[in-house]
Order: sequence, then C-alpha cells, then structure tokens
Amino acid sequence: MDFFNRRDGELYAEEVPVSRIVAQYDSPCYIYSRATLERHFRAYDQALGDLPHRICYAVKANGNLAVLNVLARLGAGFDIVSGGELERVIRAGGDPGNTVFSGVGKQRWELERALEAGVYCFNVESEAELELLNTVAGEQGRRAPVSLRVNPDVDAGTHPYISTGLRDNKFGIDINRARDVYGHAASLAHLDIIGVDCHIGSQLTETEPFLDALERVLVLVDSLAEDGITLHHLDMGGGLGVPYRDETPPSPQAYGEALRERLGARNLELILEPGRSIAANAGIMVTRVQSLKPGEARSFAIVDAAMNDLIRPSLYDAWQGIESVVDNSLAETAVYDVVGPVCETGDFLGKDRELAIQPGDLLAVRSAGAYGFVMSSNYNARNRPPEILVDGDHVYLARRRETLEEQMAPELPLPELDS
Ligand SMILES: Cc1ncc(COP(=O)(O)O)c(C=O)c1O
Ligand SMILES: N[C@@H](CCCC[NH3+])C(=O)O
Repeated sequence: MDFFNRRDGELYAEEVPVSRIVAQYDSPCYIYSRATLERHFRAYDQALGDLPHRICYAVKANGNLAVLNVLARLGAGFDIVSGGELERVIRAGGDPGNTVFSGVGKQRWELERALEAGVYCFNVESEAELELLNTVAGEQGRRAPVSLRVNPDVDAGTHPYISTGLRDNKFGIDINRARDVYGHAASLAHLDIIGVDCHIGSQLTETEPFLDALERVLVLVDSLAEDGITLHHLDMGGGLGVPYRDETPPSPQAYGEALRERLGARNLELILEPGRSIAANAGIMVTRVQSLKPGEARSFAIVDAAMNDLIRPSLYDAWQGIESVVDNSLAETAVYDVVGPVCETGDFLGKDRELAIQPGDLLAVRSAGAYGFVMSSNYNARNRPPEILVDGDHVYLARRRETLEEQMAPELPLPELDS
C-alpha cells in the first residue's frame, strides 16, 4: 500500500489531502510519511529476523530531525559521514552507541567528537585514517572500535557517480591489501578491531553484486581468522535501489533473506546501512505551476521549485514521477518539460511529461524523500523549502521554510573597504 495515494482525483499524504498541507505551508515543500518510513524500516528488521543485526539508517539520505526521531523510536541505528550528522543523530534522540561512522575523509575533530560520544564503530577507509584514529584514541585514553571499509572491486551496475565499490573509486581499502592492513591495525595500541565493512554503490537493482561482494568479504573474514583476528560484525553498507519508474529492485525482505542465507551459521552480526530504500518513497516534493510556455520545439511548465530544491534530475539525469496533486478536468493534456526558475539550462525536474495542467496547479514530484532536501542549496539566493511530516491525520512542520534573513545571517557585516 502506498501512503501517498489518490482518492477522488486528489493526492493524499496518509489521511491528509496534499492540497490542504500546501494551503497551510505554501509551495515548494517536502512532505514525508511516517507510516512509510516505519514500514520500510520494519521490512529490513523483519527480514533479518533472529540473525543478530543492526539496521543503521544512512543519515545522508534524509537527515531531518523528525525523520531521525521516527527511526530512533523504532530502534534504528545510524550511519553517519560527518560530525554534523552525528550531532543531528544525538539531537534527534538517536543512540551514538548504535551508530557507525563512515566516510572517506574524516577530520581530526570529527574523530575526537565521535570517540567522546561513544560511536559503535568507525568504518575506516584508509591507512592514514587508521593512524590518526589510533593517535586520537591514545590522547583520550580510549580504545577506538574499528572495522575496515574494504573495496571489493565489484561492478554495482549503477550510475557512475554513485558507484563506490570499484577499484577506480576513491572509497575503501583494496580488498587485496586488506589482510595486511588488518595485521597492521591489530598492532596499534588504541584500536579494537571489531568488524569489516563494504558499500558498493547506491540504487542497485539486482542482488548479485551485493552477493558477489559478500562472498569476497567472507573470504577475507576467513583469512583473518587464520591470522587470529576474529570479527564480531560484517557491515554490507546501504545501496538497495527503489522503483523510481520501472525499476524492479529486490525488496528489503528479499535482499535481507538472500544475505541471511549466504551468511549461514557464521557467528557474525550483520549491519546494513540503508538510506534511499527507507526514505525515497516516503517523501514527495510539491511545487506550483507558475506559467506555461508552449513552443514549437518544446513546451515548458515553469514551476516554483528548481534544481536548488531537488538536484537529482539535473545532477544524474534522474527520472522521478511527476503528477498533478488535484486532477484538472478543465486543462488540456500536453507534453511539458517541467522546469524551475533557476538560470541554468540544466534546471529541470522532469522532461517530456504528459500533464493536464494550468497555472496555479500543484504538482507532486515522487520519490523525493531521499537525497532531496539534504542536497538542496541556496543557489540563486533561493530559500530552502520547508519539510513536513504527516502521521495519519496529523501534520507536523518538521522544518520551517528558510527566510532571506537566515540565508544572510552567517555573513559578516560589510567590511570597511578602501575607497
Ligand atoms: C557508506 C555508505 N553507507 C550507506 C549509504 C546509503 O546508501 P543508499 O542510500 O543507497 O542506501 C551510502 C551512500 O551511498 C554510503 O556511502
Ligand atoms: N545522492 C545520490 C546518492 C548518493 C549516495 C551517497 N553515497 C542520489 O541522489 O542518488
């Protein structure tokens, strides 16, 4: 069941007509469904069943505090990639002790803060990071729990910008060198080796690349055991895709069960770091048609949201569904490029979309709950949109619309310039 569903020609978010939310909070805005977030999280949790596991939601996909709070209440762990994300988890009531810290360029202050906060594990991506973490832990009189993020060199079959598990990618430690690096890590005084980690990419629509990676990582786990290094957990990262259009990725259930089967009776806790598959289809972005610009070659629907609000179409040529919030029987159907007001030709939300719309109508951009608001910016001095969480028939303002004043606030008073 889709918690964003149409009733009598109108789109609802759970029990609330989307048009009513926009009447209150204006457009553009993001709207999230609590029930969908919960259903997606539970699907993972149930698929892994009695296998010891942690579902560490990838905060980068959608770091809204209300979203994090919803997941924290379900017992989710978190996957963070920055000191900022750590503070968001803490502010939202998440447990640092159930949080893994990923990221290819962690800075000293971030390692210091995460150690103080007591994160569950550092997913270390390089030898330089290993040394720095050992030093910082020594300074604090603590031991840092680590896993190495290995790069298993498998082709995730996804967009090149979001593939991470190939040798050519900047991420992780080459799996062929990992045994040596573990050996070195074991010699460092202030580290506890507790696991191994990999993440091969995002928006994967097949199970095979994950299982290939798992197989390679398990070979490593076995050779480490021969070296006397026993791991407590195996972290397969995130990456499970979602249906944006006609993709048919495995469900979290099917994926979870496939992993579980391969792991068999091994005494390893399984960690997953899903982001998109929990948040993407738990959100929409709503925008209003400002004007229609029919043309010989192309016709444009100019809307009040732009690439600064939702950059995926511009950045990856990503396709996201666009539909009228309320059916308009007075409008004629035509094919439009749905574009924003930003001064870039690449500023579009969708191309060649058949829509029956008039100026003033609302459009919903689907699957916008992940990598939507979090990637928004102030480009063209536009205020970032509000985020709204719907829970049954309750509507919560989860983050208010930014103001021009807030946008300018961090800037210093004008300096006294010479002449
Ligand atoms: C280390 C790591 N974990 C988890 C994720 C979440 O990925 P996804 O949103 O595809 O599930 C990412 C992003 O690709 C990542 O880089
Ligand atoms: N931002 C990307 C995903 C990046 C995954 C982060 N490692 C997207 O929107 O598809």
